Amino acid sequence: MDYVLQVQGLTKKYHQNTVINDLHMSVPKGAIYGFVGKNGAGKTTLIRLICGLQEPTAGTYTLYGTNHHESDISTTRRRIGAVIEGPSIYMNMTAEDNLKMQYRVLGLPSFDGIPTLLRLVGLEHTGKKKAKHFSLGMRQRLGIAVALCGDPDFLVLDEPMNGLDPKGIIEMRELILKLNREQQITILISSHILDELARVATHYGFIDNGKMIQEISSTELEKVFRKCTRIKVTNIGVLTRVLDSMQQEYTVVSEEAVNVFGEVHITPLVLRLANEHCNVLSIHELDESLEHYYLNIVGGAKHA
Ligand SMILES: Nc1ncnc2c1ncn2[C@@H]1O[C@H](COP(=O)(O)OP(=O)(O)OP(=O)(O)O)[C@@H](O)[C@H]1O
Repeated sequence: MDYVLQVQGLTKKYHQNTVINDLHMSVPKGAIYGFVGKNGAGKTTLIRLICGLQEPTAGTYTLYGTNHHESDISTTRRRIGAVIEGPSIYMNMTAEDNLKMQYRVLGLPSFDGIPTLLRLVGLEHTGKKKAKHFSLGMRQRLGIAVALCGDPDFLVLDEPMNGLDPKGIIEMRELILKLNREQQITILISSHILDELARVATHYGFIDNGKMIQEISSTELEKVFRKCTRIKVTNIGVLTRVLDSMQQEYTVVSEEAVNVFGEVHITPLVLRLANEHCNVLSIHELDESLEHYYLNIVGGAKHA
């Protein structure tokens, strides 16, 4: 698999405070990577590190195969567009003038690309309206347009849904999907609005206390989210043998419990277990959501 970003053992300390702690992370090319963590987990700090706004204390990362210690990392970084801690826009300017300003900053030879960019983010009809009169969603989308001026193929968005109303969230979601699917832009989104992230992400990285707790693709996650029944028994050996013979898919989760996937025919299962002197202690359906999943693994990490 090709990776846009690979982070190896990255650490960032502020004095004695370790904010990013030996973090590993891989963002596949073409992904919409949901970077999930609660407030203060270290998401923004990691984003600032990979965008070159801060230097790591230890560890490395590579962008498109270029290690951050190599001299041409700044050239490679031009392939990143980022919106960090709010959009970088001038409130007293129109959308078009904001983009012209960014074109000048980047030293681009002509403004020809601007109408296409405005259309892409749905701001083509804003005319002489200044950004200060835009809705928050429009400002966020203008911020993304500014980040897209250099034609990046990796877009980093720090909490892009924050504060948006439902309409703004839908427009942002559609824009993210469009950029990924139509423009082939790999996107890293940090967020704690998990049900919204679940609608777009193809991969997830769950971070807590500066550590990567787990990376998982949405396909793998869907398997976990499938209808799942937790069965607790007195003899796990008997249970797994019976489940095997019933061709039921399962994973063993402890010395006395398994998660069984798909439809479970409870009566024949319990009868067969009883025949082999295995008592059922409990049976319940697991109701998984991205939020539950995150809280579970974060809780698990704390107790590790
Ligand atoms: N320049 C700094 N100096 C000292 N501590 C900092 C600095 N920047 C961030 N921190 C601390 O690092 C920790 C992680 O902050 P960070 O902003 O990366 O978290 P986050 O996951 O993005 O959270 P949020 O969603 O609240 O922005 C916090 O405890 C924060 O106080």
